[in-house]
Amino acid sequence: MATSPAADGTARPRPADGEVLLAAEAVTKTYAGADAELPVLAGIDLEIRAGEIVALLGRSGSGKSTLLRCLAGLIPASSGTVAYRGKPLDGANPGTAMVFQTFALLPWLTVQQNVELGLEARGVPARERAEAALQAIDLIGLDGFESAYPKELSGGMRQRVGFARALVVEPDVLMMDEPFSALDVLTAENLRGELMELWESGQFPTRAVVLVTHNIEEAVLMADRVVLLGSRPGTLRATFDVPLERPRDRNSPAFDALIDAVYQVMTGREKDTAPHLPGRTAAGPTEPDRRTLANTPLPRASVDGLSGLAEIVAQHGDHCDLADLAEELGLEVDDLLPQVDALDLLGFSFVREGDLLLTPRGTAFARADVQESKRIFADAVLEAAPLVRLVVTTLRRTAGPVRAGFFRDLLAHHYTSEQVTEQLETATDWGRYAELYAYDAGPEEYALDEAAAS
Ligand SMILES: Nc1ncnc2c1ncn2[C@@H]1O[C@H](COP(=O)(O)OP(=O)(O)OP(=O)(O)O)[C@@H](O)[C@H]1O
Repeated sequence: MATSPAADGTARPRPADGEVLLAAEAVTKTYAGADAELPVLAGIDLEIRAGEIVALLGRSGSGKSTLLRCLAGLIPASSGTVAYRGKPLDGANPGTAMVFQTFALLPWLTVQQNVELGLEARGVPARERAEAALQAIDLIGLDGFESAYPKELSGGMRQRVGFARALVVEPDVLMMDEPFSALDVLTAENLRGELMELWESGQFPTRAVVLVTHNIEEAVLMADRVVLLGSRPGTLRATFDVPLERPRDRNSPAFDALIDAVYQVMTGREKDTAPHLPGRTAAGPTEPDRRTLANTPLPRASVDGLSGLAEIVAQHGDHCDLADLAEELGLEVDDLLPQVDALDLLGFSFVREGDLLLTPRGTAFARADVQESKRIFADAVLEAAPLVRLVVTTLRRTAGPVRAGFFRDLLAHHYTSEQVTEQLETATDWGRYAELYAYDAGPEEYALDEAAAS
């Protein structure tokens, strides 16, 4: 396997100077939803250049993996084109290799055989295959494990096999789909560090990397460019250049500022409310003002979760830095996103420069006794959560209970089956706490809460 540092032995070409390896133009992708074709990607224009690591960042379901698979030619775009070195793809992209979250190793093959697989598929003769695999195994720190089977390996070592298998074909662009998220924190950190050292040393046998992640810190730690996808459908929302020297210091003010800037846009609920922030170079479309069932999915946050966050922020004097708070709670910064989204949707808080600030209504909610907090919550969900409002209005117009299937069918026009279930679970939790309606899981029926009926 060739390990080719740049000509002067040190610097890689600056991203902006690099040759365009991959280009997506006006790419859209739709999938069959529960009851309709659902747009997952809309009008994506993206170039991947030699010398750069690009992170595709976005919430769960924003279409990151779908975009990666379109770029790799594993699935076709519904419209638009993906080109590799100027040539539109017609099937798998010959210039890419993929590392998967779940390692995707064949359990009956040894490490050596797993690594050789990609070369075998490309018709490389056995001797060359074996030599190249040994080099890749050595490069990625798997020396001595050649004859081990995947079940004998730890998660970190298995993922090293995943990397070796992708790198052995020396792809122009290495594609990584959440490669560290199945690993424990320390293993992930170690592997990230080693990969970045290899990349910096010029020994990495690829010219560019595309990394899918939902982890803001991971994106800022590794990438030269962070591309933020908005949801429903996935569009390019913002791009952040990361001009920080490597190895990057997570505790530096510049690193913090970038995390805050990304967090700010990511928590902006698809509307562009962010002021101009360092590193931010572009912003995408805005959200319509009117909230509907289709454009306002409920965040996956329980009342307990969002109330807990509001109370913690109230204890910090009604505002706190989200990255610091996540660290204090032993969480990744994006673990708090659903709760932050929920508080924002309900008008209880907003994000400014990485700080979560309670609104007067949010402060009142956090400090109220249970009955008062239920009243405040009920007013807020009726104003802001279209699905909860729909359940209440339907129940008010109907004499008796209403089957969950009725709402399920309505939601199926806009969401996948899995999302429909999640939406109803959140609406049930929120509406019950607000004492707007009751839900009987036996017959799967909603009924007006007596207080709401009067
Ligand atoms: N093969 C498929 N058929 C139908 N719907 C799909 C398919 N693959 C993905 N989806 C839907 O498309 C949307 C985007 O999925 P995708 O996996 O690309 O998002 P993501 O941003 O990578 O999410 P995550 O971080 O949760 O993996 C989701 O709503 C998902 O349910």
